[in-house]
Amino acid sequence: MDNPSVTIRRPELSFERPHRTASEMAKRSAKFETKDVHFWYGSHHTLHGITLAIPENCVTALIGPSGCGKSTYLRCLNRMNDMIENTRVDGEIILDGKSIRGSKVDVVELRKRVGMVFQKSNPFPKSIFENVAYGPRVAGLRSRDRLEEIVEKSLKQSALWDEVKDRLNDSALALSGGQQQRLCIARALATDPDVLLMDEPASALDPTSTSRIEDLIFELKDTYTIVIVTHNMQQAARVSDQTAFFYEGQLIEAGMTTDVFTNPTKRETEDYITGRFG
Ligand SMILES: Nc1ncnc2c1ncn2[C@@H]1O[C@H](COP(=O)(O)OP(=O)(O)OP(=O)(O)O)[C@@H](O)[C@H]1O
Repeated sequence: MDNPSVTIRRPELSFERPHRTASEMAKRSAKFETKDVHFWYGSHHTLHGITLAIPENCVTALIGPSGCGKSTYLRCLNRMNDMIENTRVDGEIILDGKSIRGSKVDVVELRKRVGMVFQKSNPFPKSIFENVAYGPRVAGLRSRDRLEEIVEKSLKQSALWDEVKDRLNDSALALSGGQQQRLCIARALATDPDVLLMDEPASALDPTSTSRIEDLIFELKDTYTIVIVTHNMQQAARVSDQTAFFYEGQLIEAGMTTDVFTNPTKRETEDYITGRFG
């Protein structure tokens, strides 16, 4: 990994949006705990014993080179990998003290509690209103008044309300890329989750839209526990309180973002965050 010709530059921690302090972090209980989690796609052993606690009302960033298993791990947290054939998971995945594995767990309910936002915004070809109302409707909510309340609240939480309040019946597909991504966040919030999983939510967006998403993440963490996969080291340093560095399916190091970026304990982490590889 040593390559003297590479410029070594450590991402600067930005305190524009303050990180949680060590004592604040210590007070938070673990929303998720994974213990010795392994994952296989067919015979491909992709995750090798991931043990990690994800503190409540904090942002945890998963970083690491392409293919190291970040998205696979993220999808373990709401069992989205169940939808992929010929896969197997082993180990403990605990949400609020209870295992989410096992055939008795209601996976639909789990995914309501643990919402997900993807890299590419994926609004339905429906109106803005119907996109946000979709989850509560599927869950059986019929009251128009209640649906309107939920749509307004979710769009306000995702900082989109002011831009769309006069055109809720317009197609969601007419929104800009950044607006579509905030709409997808509103859609995830409409089912009243506890946790928001975000898989590279800003990687397809321009810098202004990215900054809005980062502001939003900062605001939402007081209400939700957020886990974000990002390739962007600066973004991880800016938005997260805890950082977990994955490499070749292993969790190399996890800790407070301020520590991981300024004083990593493992050589691989130091090499990755300073751009020596990845
Ligand atoms: N549906 C799938 N079927 C088979 N193998 C898969 C599948 N999804 C991912 N993999 C493999 O699992 C490994 C981990 O992939 P994963 O997407 O979790 O990594 P990642 O760190 O999120 O990568 P990236 O940053 O490029 O998105 C890779 O080798 C990948 O090719």
